[in-house]
Amino acid sequence: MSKYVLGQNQYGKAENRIVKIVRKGNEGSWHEIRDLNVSVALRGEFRDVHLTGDNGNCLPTDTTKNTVYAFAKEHGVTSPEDFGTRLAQHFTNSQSVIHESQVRLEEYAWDRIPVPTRRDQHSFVRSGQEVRTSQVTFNKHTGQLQIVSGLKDLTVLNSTNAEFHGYIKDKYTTLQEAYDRILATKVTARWAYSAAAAADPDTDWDRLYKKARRLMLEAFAETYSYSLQQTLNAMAERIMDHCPQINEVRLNLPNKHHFLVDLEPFGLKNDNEVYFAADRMYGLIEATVHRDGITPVIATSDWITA
Ligand SMILES: O=c1[nH]c(=O)c2[nH]c(=O)[nH]c2[nH]1
Repeated sequence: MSKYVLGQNQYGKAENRIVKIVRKGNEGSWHEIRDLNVSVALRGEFRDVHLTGDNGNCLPTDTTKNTVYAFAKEHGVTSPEDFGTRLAQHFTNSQSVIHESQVRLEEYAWDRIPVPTRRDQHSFVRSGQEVRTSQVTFNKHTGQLQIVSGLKDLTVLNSTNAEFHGYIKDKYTTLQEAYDRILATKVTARWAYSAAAAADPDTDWDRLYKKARRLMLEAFAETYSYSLQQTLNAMAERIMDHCPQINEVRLNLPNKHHFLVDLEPFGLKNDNEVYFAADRMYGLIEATVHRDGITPVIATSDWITA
């Protein structure tokens, strides 16, 4: 008897970078591009692999990597959610010892470079700063397919319509109350889809991604803010108000502080015009907002930094 117990374990190939080109149109001269970073984690009967050196139950991580690339050719990449679902179901359904698979995907977006001198389109410029994310988990015993999608690294700023005052003041409080401040943050957002949406082959993942992103940005812009906490709640609620497929939203919002610069030494009045943008330290505001009656599934322990 060992003194120790093997606890939660999973393995797979992480960060498989894959670029899929689809050729369409006149002799395939119109190209479409999907640029992904795909990580696979397998869960199941891997006790002996860890404890005895018997690899009989071990599907090599190299194979999981090959599967990702082969599936891109065989099945195409229509969306991170569809691609992740296909992979997660393949690993669990094809090997008896694999009970659950999790596929994490990041997608990097590309815009077309408009080229006036030719009609074909195969030139792109990396667009936006944000990364689209998705995590697909499939368990063959429960039949549960869980899809949590979102984005990270989306930096936004309101140059007014933000205040912060009325907070607790103790002997260590030096913060001045603000009645007109810059509110800026770099959004990490995750939203969990309902089981019905995840199971529906007609769910349009690209459309839902664009919609949730737009709703979140509109709520950020339209909310007169008395705290980043209040803005966070408004952003999450806005998504669920308009997306019945989404049951839960978790936001991690670093408060990217902008401090008014003291221009008095130069005989100048700073009328909320000149700020110092601090990159560290930062307030970190994090919350899950979910529909009443559902059990939240998005991990709260992930340490997400600015
Ligand atoms: O929106 C804010 N929330 C806080 O909790 C906080 N704390 C702080 O110092 N500044 C801010 N701003």
